[in-house]
Amino acid sequence: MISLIFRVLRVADGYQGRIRGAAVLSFLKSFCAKAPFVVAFFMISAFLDGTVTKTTCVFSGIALVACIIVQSLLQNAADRLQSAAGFEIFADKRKQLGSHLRKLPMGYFTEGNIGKISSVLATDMLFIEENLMMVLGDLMSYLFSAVIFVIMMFGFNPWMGLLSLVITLIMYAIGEAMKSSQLKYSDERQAASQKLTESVLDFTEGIGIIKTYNLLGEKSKTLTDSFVYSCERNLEFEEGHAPWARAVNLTYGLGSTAMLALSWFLYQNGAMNIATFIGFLFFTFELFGPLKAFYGQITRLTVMNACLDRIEAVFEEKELCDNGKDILPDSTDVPEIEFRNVTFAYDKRNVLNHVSFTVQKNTMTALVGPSGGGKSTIASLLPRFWDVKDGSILLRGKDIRTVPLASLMENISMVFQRVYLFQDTVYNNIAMGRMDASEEEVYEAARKARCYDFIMALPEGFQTVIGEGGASLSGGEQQRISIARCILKDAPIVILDEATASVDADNESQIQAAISELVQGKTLLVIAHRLHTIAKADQILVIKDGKIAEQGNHESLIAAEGLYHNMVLKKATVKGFQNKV
Ligand SMILES: Nc1ncnc2c1ncn2[C@@H]1O[C@H](COP(=O)(O)OP(=O)(O)OP(=O)(O)O)[C@@H](O)[C@H]1O
Repeated sequence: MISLIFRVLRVADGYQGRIRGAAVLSFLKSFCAKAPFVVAFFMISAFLDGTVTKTTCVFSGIALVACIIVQSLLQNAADRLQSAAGFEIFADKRKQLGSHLRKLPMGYFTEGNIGKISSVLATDMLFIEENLMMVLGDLMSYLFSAVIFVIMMFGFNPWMGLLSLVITLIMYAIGEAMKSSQLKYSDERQAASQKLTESVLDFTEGIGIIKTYNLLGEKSKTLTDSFVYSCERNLEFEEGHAPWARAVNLTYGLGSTAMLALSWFLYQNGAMNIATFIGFLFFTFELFGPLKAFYGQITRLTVMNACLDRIEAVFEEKELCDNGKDILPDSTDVPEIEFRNVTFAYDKRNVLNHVSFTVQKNTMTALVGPSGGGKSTIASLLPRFWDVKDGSILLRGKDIRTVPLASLMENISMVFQRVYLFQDTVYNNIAMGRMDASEEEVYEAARKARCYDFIMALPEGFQTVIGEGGASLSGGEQQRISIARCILKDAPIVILDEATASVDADNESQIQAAISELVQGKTLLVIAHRLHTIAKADQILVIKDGKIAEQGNHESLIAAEGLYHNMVLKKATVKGFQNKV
């Protein structure tokens, strides 16, 4: 239990001073909160001894009022120290997480981790943020109160002190058992919450496909199952807590009774005077109250612990090393891009094996081959979505791991089949290609990408705010805006994943025209599906089973009558060939 408190305390690393200050104030406040009992005890003693005077009463009254005032001042000061600290701590944590996420390999975000990240940001962090300071403040106050009471009991009578210590230790043991059981349930509860977030994201993002394929019933069931699962874990969590809470309550009740019985016994045997006995009656039911309340907080503390596990798991994800200092030369005699004996695995299974090839500046290299061969993987290694397992990738003679990531990304533009536009104006969606671009440059990029006319036809032209993910535009329009962004960026290397989905003829020719503008004078690496793109490539790499099966230009590969020749002739293996050949 104490270790959990320390773990939660460590979260507040930069705010330790405040927390310590709040702890000291909580201690003093707890002390003041108990002071009226002591005053009452002395008053009763004086009354029974017949030594009560007017002065005693006045001083006792003043002492009581002073205790209440000081207690409320201390409470106020502690609250001021604590309040907002939870929010400030988590504002910092969110910033740290944001900066950490930025440094993770891009590939991390394609592995179904989006649900995990959303759940950590929206559920786990929020829970700790809202509970951290309150729970810590309460726990410290309860703990101090319990310690003060036990010490007071020793002050009354050693036997009373001993019994209160034994009961406190019994409650501590039950609390520890409760903690272990709750930890298990809280892990499952938070995992269920993550699963629920993933299901909701999956459902909302895929709603178009779900409706198209009439999967509403099936997917709704998956979603409902996640709700039910989460609800069951929550109930299990609450039910798991109940027996232990009853055990704490029982110990509290029996312990108080035992203390009462002992004090009566001591009084009867003359080991305790009447004043102490009556004074003690004031304490009896307050004695273990703070401990009971302390263990009442275990539920929240264990959930916080599970939340911390999950937050830390994201923080532990290995960042992409970005300490390279090499400066990329503008031009060299060496090839623009070189894959040198590259081996890569997503997990254990190698997806690329000893792949070597070079790409000359301002040429087009087409990656073709059967599905799952490794084309996209090759393309994603160049912008360091992942790092190679073995071998190296060179850009103008420099290993890309030795070049600052920002400078690498300045050199590469990517056009994917799946486009993402931000919920922002059309203008800003294009301008983010190069933030210092002038208005005219943004318009020019839009013209080149064949989107100027349709943008001007929008209700507010370039200032029209488009829906999340570009929802209010057609697929072809979204694609062209993303190409305009790349044209504005004007990076010397373009990675293009050629569309396989069929768009209408007009859109297709517009996209092709936009791409032709984009790739002019660029080094182009294209995952190609169209024969006319492939045929005009300077170099074709046929990728199969993670290796380069064939390499050459269209004519030489056709003449070789190998895999490429068969692919073209049989029109079967490369996606989209059927329609194009
Ligand atoms: N993020 C990932 N995690 C694990 N395995 C992956 C991941 N992405 C791809 N793979 C696996 O790596 C292999 C190569 O995939 P890749 O997408 O590079 O092939 P491809 O030739 O581009 O296929 P396609 O033409 O169908 O897009 C496949 O076996 C695929 O299942």
